[in-house]
Amino acid sequence: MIVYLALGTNLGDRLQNLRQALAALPPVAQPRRASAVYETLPWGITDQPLFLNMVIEAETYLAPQALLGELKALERRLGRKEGIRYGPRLIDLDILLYDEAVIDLPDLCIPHPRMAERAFVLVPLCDLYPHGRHPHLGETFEALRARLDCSGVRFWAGPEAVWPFGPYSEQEVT
Ligand SMILES: Nc1ncnc2c1ncn2[C@@H]1O[C@H](COP(=O)(O)OP(=O)(O)OP(=O)(O)O)[C@@H](O)[C@H]1O
Ligand SMILES: Nc1nc2c(c(=O)[nH]1)N=C(CO)CN2
Repeated sequence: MIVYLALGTNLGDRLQNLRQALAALPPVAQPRRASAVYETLPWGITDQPLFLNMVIEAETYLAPQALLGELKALERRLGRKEGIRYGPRLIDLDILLYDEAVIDLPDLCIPHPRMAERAFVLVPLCDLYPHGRHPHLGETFEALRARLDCSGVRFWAGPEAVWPFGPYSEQEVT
């Protein structure tokens, strides 16, 4: 299954956190392509450090709930501590899209419930999947992004800055 995952970090060495998360992902989901890395103004709780955000496309053989469990375990292994909602974090790994699935469970909603209102998600997602459609809203991600104020999202580095698998290529998965 093809999934889109959102990565976010605003504590410690942020680029290194992204790199380590990508490097640790393969047993859970094999990264295929990555967006650029963006520095973004904090959403929700605004009085916290700036985030780095990116989105990756990956292939997984895990079912959605198993994938969520593995991503949460990976966050803990990378050193994430329990914190407040929308607060600062070493690494956040969210499932945006899982193939064409629509899931509405107490602990797992796909598409991610807040993705359409978050420029820090839609800007990187549009690097990879601008013509994809939001399963509930039916609009393309490009159209949804065009409605948001994206002034708090700025390009920080290309995907090769955090890609731990050798030379980055859009087409070739190493
Ligand atoms: N699509 C999803 N991806 C990741 N977590 C999800 C998803 N849908 C529901 N959740 C639930 O959200 C819970 C809280 O996740 P997390 O700590 O990342 O929240 P948050 O980052 O503060 O807020 P947000 O989810 O709005 O980014 C997770 O434990 C998980 O059960
Ligand atoms: N810019 C930005 N803001 C956030 C982020 C994030 O990844 N980027 N994650 C949050 C956790 O829910 C809360 N706010």
